[in-house]
Amino acid sequence: MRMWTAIIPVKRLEAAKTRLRGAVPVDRHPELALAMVRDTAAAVLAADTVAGLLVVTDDPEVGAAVREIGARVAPDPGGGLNAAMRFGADEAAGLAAYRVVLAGDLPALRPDQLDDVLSRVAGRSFVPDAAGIGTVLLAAPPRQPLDPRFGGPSAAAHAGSGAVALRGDWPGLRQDVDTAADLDTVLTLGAGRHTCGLLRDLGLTPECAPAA
Ligand SMILES: Nc1nc2c(ncn2[C@@H]2O[C@H](COP(=O)(O)OP(=O)(O)OP(=O)(O)O)[C@@H](O)[C@H]2O)c(=O)[nH]1
Ligand SMILES: C=C(OP(=O)(O)O)C(=O)O
Repeated sequence: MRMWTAIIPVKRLEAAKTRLRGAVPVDRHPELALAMVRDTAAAVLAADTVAGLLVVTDDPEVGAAVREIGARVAPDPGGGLNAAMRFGADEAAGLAAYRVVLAGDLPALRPDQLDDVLSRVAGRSFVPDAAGIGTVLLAAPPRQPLDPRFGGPSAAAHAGSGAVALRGDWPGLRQDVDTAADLDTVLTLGAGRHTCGLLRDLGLTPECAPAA
C-alpha cells in the first residue's frame, strides 16, 4: 500500500475560526477549534494509507495535543495558509514523499474515507468541499510541488492549475466547519469524540462517530 505523509496547517487558536464565532459560547470557542483539530488529526492517523502526520502550527496547545497522538509539529513559516502548506509539504515532509494536505476543521472525517481518496490519487489531485467551492484536501505524488491555492473559490483554482478533482461519497471529509450552519451539519454526520464531547457538554445532542 502506498504510504502518505499527511500535513495539516493550524492557525493559532485565539485567531482561528472567526466565521464560526457565536456558534458556541465565546469562552469555549478556542476549545471547539482545538477539538476539531484533534478529531481531524486522530482520523488521519487512523487511516491505513497514512504513514505519518505533520502539523504546521505555532500554537503550543495544538502542538502538545497532536504530539500526544503521534504527530510531528513544524513551526508556521508565516505568510498565511498556502505558505504553511507549501512549507509543510515541499520542505518539511520533502518532495520525495507522497504528500496530502488537509484542512484542520474536518471533525466528521473517517479514516476509511481518506483511504478511499488516497487509493485513487494518480497525479496532483484535490477534493472539493461539500459546497463544491472550496477545497478540503490536496494531494501531490513525489517530485510534484504541492502548489496550494487555498482561500475563497479554491476548487476552481486547483482545477485551473491542473489538479484532478476527486469526487466520491465522503461526507465527513467534505464537510469542513466554517460557520454555525456547517457545525449543524456535522452534528448530523457524526463528529469525532472531542468535538462531540464538547457539544454534549453544551447541552446539544450530536451524532457521534463510532469509537475507533
Ligand atoms: N499554519 C497555518 N494554518 C492556517 C493559516 N491560516 C489558516 N490555517 C489553517 O488552515 C485550515 C483551513 O483554514 P480556514 O478554514 O480558513 O480556517 P480559519 O482561518 O481558522 O477560519 P476563518 O477565521 O473563519 O477564516 C485550518 O486548519 C486553519 O487553522 C496560517 O496562516 N497558518
Ligand atoms: C481556505 C479554504 O477554506 P475555507 O473556505 O474553509 O476557509 C478553501 O477552501 O480554500
